[in-house]
Amino acid sequence: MDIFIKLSWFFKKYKKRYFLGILFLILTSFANLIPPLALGRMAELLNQGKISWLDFFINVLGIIVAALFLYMFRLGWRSQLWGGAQILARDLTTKLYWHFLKMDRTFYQRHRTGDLMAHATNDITAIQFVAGDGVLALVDAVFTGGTTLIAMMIFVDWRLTLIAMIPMPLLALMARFLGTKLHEAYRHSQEAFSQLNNKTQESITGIKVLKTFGQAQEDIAAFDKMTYDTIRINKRVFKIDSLYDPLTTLIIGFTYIITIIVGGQMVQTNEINIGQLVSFVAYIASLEWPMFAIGYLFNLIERGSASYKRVMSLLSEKSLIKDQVDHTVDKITGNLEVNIDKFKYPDEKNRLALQKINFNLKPGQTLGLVGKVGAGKSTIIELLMRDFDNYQGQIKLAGKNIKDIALDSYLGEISYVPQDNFLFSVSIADNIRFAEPEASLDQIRQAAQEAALDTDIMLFPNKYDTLVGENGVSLSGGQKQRLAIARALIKDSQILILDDALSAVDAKTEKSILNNLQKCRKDKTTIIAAHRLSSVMKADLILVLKDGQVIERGTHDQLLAENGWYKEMWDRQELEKKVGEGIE
Ligand SMILES: Nc1ncnc2c1ncn2[C@@H]1O[C@H](COP(=O)(O)OP(=O)(O)OP(=O)(O)O)[C@@H](O)[C@H]1O
Repeated sequence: MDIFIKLSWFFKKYKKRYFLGILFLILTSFANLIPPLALGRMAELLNQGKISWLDFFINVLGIIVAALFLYMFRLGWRSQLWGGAQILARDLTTKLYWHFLKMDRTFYQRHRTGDLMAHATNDITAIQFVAGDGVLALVDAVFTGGTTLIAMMIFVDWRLTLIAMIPMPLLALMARFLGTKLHEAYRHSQEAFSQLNNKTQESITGIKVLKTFGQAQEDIAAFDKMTYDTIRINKRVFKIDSLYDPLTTLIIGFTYIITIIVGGQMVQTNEINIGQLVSFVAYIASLEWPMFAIGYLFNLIERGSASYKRVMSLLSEKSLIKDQVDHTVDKITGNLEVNIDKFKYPDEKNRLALQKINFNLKPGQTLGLVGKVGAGKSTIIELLMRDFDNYQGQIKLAGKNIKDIALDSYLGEISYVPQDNFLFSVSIADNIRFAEPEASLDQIRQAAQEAALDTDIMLFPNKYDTLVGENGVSLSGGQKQRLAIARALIKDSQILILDDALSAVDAKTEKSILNNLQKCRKDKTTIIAAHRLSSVMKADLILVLKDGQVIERGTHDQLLAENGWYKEMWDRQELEKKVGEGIE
């Protein structure tokens, strides 16, 4: 029951809504007492042969008025309680979403995306149920159950009530037992279904690979097995579900049998009249749900508590990145000074990912980061993006330690094009204007021209309105990269970071993009991490990295003169280019 206490902050916040909801539920319980009473009265009058038209109308009117009130009260509690539950789900989902946005990279290494999605959906649904059906079941079990029992004792007979009620707790036990089993089975069925979905998606996406590797038959067999398993698991859901109705009928049936035997005898001995027996039978039907609600309530509480614990434990995780929200600034322009003495990834014990990385970039300057795979290029970018704060040293923008600037203000100064760019399933124009929703088509086109993509887009059937992704065109790797660059350029930030973002474009296009960058980012800072040295040859400073350390530094000409790794790599890449051109 302590889940209700844990949720008390919410019930207090929406106390008017919950007060009205519970009031409507209580009124529903009272209104529910009227029809059986009226029925009993009529039956008794009929039995005595004394019924008049007036009696008839009064009782029928009573039933109709009760039905009208029941209609209003039920509408009332449903909209108040279920509406409240929806608000709770919305509040918790929003909280979780903002929390996810604030969390650092290690959080996403600790939790798998699928699990986080499950917390944001299944767990929140379970908590939502407590705030809706849970309150309903609690009030109905206690209040409706209580008033009906009291009415049976007062209007009929307390001894008959006690005896007839003997099988009723079985309803609560059944609801509890089958509810748990059904929930388990349903969870398995959901898992099986999502696995089947994943498998279908994987097979369709990888159909060419499957066929070329001659794995089509094996895949069909695996798919068949998965479908069979899903059906088997679903059958279990239906089996458990189909036990509910027969068992309820059986338990209620016992109650009726006891009522007929004991109640019938009481009628014969004139302890109660026939009308009271009719009312009693009608009240038994009204008790079915409150008894059931007791078991249902325990299941809701159990699931809700576990889910609440999981969601709260996620929400209580603190980001390693301390956000100085009160230090927001509008524009930050100035030098980017990086002095990283040491950095190791939080889950690494000894291995240093970076050591002694120092550089100073004035607005308008470009930095090139090169080096073998795993040399540390992306790691420097991660620190610049404040993915991690646990390094020794300082990174300053315009003389201010970036840890002392509000994260939103700081990241607002950066445009970032990652290695594996992400495109949304919307039009090309909307993908480009992502960071600047108000951007005009002219601005969008200009950004696309700077990214050397405009000519490609104008060849698409719907030009800038062409949809990207599953429902639209499939862009080539190079087009995707250029689209991501255009999206970054439209933001015109103080710092532009390209992390191996030119790898899929040809040499000619790369040259044209770099020339455009030089023009459009005259007074801004640009950082380019790349494997192809031609991407950084015009940079004001190039750092050659190896095992997280700078092994060579300087301009393109200085590095060529140094005759080290850079020169060796440059010669090799130039040779490859010439061979490539020769083949073409
Ligand atoms: N989250 C992480 N946790 C632990 N180690 C990591 C993490 N990310 C990267 N590393 C390690 O840090 C080192 C530097 O990786 P980084 O991604 O910076 O290299 P890179 O120069 O960008 O390589 P590439 O050219 O392949 O992108 C690698 O040894 C890598 O395995």
